[in-house]
Amino acid sequence: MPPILQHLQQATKMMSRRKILLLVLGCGTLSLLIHQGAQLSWYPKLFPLSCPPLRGSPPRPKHMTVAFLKTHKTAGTTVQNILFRFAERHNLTVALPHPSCEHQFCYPRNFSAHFVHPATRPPHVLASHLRFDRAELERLMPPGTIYVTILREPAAMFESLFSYYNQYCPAFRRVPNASLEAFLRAPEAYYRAGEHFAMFAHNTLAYDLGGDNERSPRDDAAYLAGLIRQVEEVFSLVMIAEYFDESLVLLRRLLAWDLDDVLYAKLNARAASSRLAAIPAALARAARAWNALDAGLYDHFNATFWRRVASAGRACVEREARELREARERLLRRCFGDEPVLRPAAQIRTKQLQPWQPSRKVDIMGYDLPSGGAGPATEACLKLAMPEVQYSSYLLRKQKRRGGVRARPEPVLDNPPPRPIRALPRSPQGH
Ligand SMILES: Nc1ncnc2c1ncn2[C@@H]1O[C@H](COP(=O)(O)OS(=O)(=O)O)[C@@H](OP(=O)(O)O)[C@H]1O
Repeated sequence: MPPILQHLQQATKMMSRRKILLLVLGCGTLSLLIHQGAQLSWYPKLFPLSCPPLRGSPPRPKHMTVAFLKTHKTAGTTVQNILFRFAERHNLTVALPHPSCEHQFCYPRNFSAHFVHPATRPPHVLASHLRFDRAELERLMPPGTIYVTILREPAAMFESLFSYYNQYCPAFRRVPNASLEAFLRAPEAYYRAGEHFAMFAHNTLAYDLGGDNERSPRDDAAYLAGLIRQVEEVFSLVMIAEYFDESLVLLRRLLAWDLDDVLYAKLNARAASSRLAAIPAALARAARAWNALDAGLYDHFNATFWRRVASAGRACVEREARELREARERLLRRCFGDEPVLRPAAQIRTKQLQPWQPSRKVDIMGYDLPSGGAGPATEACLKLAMPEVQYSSYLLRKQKRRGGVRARPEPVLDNPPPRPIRALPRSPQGH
């Protein structure tokens, strides 16, 4: 064959190899786009291809068994509401407290599977306040359950605890003029270890996680390291309240849920008039020093959190968090009108949406529905903003009906727990 023809034949072969290669690449790209599009059905934009796919591709089914340790004053009610709504949409059973425990699993006692209402067993989801006890939770939850929790920066968390539990926690009640500054200047003057609700005044995170809140990492660094190890052994994700949206992105990736599954309304927020606008640096240092165990936990898990974000691809997590915020704003506008303002309970007409008020001095905000709405969309909006007390009671009634449990007096637990600090929601008139 003349050299010119040989050249031509080689060139044609090269062309077809390139075409085949391009075709293969094109098909791969298209299937990736279709796959991602299917995962995020409402998504206006697709992730750039540099974003790592959800762990464990090909796509996993949504994970249905989750235990969320609801720590105190850490945005836990908002996470709980996400989980309650997911459970309802997927017809899952939510573990709920026995009525003698009210809306918490007999906190501050160590969790026991006996605290769970029989009509809510065996559960898929658990998300109410409890003091962590690994063996008892493993006795209750099915194998394969994913454990998650959330932490908040300890100074901000302590300021919230001090305000919210001011009337309930004797250590706080003793402080003149309910002054956080006075308490933190000399906490030992007011605090008595072991008294009722003392755990709200000292290392509450450590206590909720099942640890000994009286230990000081200054005297015993090994104790903090051991507690961190125990938490890491059990919890697949420790979310961080300050980075709530990024936390939800990691959560939905861990559980293979859609981004729609983690849309939320911010619940249980204090009014601006009930909290410090900013915590002065000296006060924040004092709060961290007094709650040194919590500060150690937070610093460790905050660092771990950002390593998780980096390994998921920081740009992708930020992009997804932005999309979540935008979708959330659209949803809130659709549900609560053009200006979805958080309102004080006195301005909320829908009884099911009035948040519980801890005292006359603290306003907890909520949402209200525009009047005249009805139907499934309104129902979904109602659930989105439903406070913990009402949602827990509603779910218990619903699950009892589903299990065929008739309304009859509840059996009384032997050795009933101390009364949890829940009261009736303050009525708008009494406000
Ligand atoms: N999405 C989101 N992001 C950041 N922060 C949030 C969010 N949702 C709730 N919050 C704040 O969390 C505080 C309430 O926490 P909890 O719901 O865990 O409280 S409780 O223990 O169940 O009473 C409460 O904090 P304070 O307002 O400082 O008291 C809420 O404002």
